[in-house]
Parts: sequence; structure tokens; C-alpha cells
Amino acid sequence: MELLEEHHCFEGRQQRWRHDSAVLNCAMTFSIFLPPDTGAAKPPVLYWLSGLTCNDENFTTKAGAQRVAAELGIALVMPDTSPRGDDVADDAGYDLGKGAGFYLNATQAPWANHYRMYDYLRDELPALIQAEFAVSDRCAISGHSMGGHGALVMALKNPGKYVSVSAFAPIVNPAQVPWGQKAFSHYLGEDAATWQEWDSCALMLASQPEQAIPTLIDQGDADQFLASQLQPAVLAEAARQKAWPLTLRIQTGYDHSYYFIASFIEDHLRFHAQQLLK
Ligand SMILES: N[C@@H](CCC(=O)N[C@@H](CSC=O)C(=O)NCC(=O)O)C(=O)O
Repeated sequence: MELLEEHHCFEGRQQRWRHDSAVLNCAMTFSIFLPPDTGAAKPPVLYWLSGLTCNDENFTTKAGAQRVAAELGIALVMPDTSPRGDDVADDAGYDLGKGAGFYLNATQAPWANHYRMYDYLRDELPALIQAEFAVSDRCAISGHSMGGHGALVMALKNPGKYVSVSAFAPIVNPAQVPWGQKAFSHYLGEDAATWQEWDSCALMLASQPEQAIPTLIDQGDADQFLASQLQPAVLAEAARQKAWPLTLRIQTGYDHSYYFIASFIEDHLRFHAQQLLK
């Protein structure tokens, strides 16, 4: 691992690292915020998954999460949103290829060689974080838009791995909206039956009661993508049918930007702290 940056921040440390990923078959960068060392128990971890066009730095520099993470004693891990490098397949569109990995395992050429963000997030990155940093193995997950989809899918496909999940303006039903349909048809092929295992609405409808974990979603009602791409009411209905503990908050006047995330990230950190610090 190579340390690219380090900054003192709210008495903790904000770092940026590069490492060689065997799963993704390329070099990857991630950021981590380590809260102040109090000499008490190792801090739990909140994984943050960003959206289309992002890398590990959007959340680090725009969300303003470090002050409350430092106060609560929670480490933050921000992975990139796709594999990277000259050998990695890409597309001219902002919503496919680099910066748009959709947190799945691609099965189709030319994507399948590198686009395995699901395996990277489930196995390789947490193992690296556990091995290299003084953090506990208790973790939660959150994300924005494409990253909200990723957080929900990671939680729904891995019962017991995360103690809570939250999202800002997530793509909850990617199999039914343009962003998801474009990505899934390229990464997974045209057979839409294979898309269901990457769709949080389908996964929630197929879930067992014992899988349920506390779930918080914030959605701005002035979000330009709300009707066309996001539609959180579809997941809320699945949650109602399954008695899944989902709180969906519609926030008046907020759009899709990081200003929205910055406005409510404290609520999400305190929500996760209720489970992480038990
Ligand atoms: N360029 C596109 C939209 C790109 C965009 O809005 N990206 C969002 C995430 S959208 C869903 O995954 C984002 O977080 N951007 C980075 C940022 O720092 O704001 C367009 O113009 O339509």
C-alpha cells in the first residue's frame, strides 16, 4: 500500500491510499478517516459508496462528515466507484464504465475482466482495512445515488455483515429505470432476469425477516432525478410488505447534490452510531 495523502482533521487523520487489487485486476485508491485515538476500543467502520462520476474524494471533501465521525469515534472508508487504469474498459457516457461501476460483478465483455466492485467491497477491501488499520470488524454502510443502490444491495445480499444501512437519493429499482437499465444491459447482458439480484427492491421482496437491519433513506423533493431514476416509494412499498424497518424521509427543497448530503450526514452518522457503538 502507498500513502498518497495525510491530513490532520478534527484530531483524527484523513488519509488517501493506493493499493493493487487482485479482485479488480488494477491499482485502486481509497480514502479513510480515522477518528482520534482515545485508547478505548477500536472504532467501528462506516463504508461510504459514492455516485456516478465520483471517486473516493467527493465525499471526503464535500460531505463534512469528519467532525461528527471524530466525535462519535467512527472510522469512515471511502472506496472508488469503479476499477481504474488504462487497461480498464470505459464508455463515453458518464453513466457507464469508469466512475460508474454500479457495485456489481459484470459478466459481459469487455467489462468482466475488471468490473467486480461487489466482490471488492464484500471481501478484498474489508480484509485490507482490517489488516492495515486499528479498527473493529463492526461495520455499517451508506451511499449516494448509484452508491445508495450499492449500499442497499451490499446490505441485502450479505445478512449479518452490516449492522445498519442508509442512503441519500438511492437508485432503489435500477432494473426499472434508465441509469440501471443501461448499466445492467452492458455489464450483465440483455436477460433482465439476471438483473434482479442487483436490484434492492427485488432483493428486499425476497428477503427473510431475520435479515432486516435498521435502514434510513433521505430523499430531496427538488432532486432532478427523483421521478426518472430514483423513485424511493417503490422500495418503501417493498419494505411495507416485508415489515422491513425502513425510514424514508422526504426533505423539502433539497436537490441531488452534495449540499443535500452535507445537510443530513450528521443524522446518518448518529443513526449508524446507535448500532455500531452498541
Ligand atoms: N453529470 C451528470 C450527473 C452526475 C451526477 O450528478 N453525479 C452525482 C451522483 S448521480 C448518481 O449516482 C454526484 O455525486 N456527482 C459528484 C459531485 O461531487 O456532485 C449530469 O450532468 O446529468
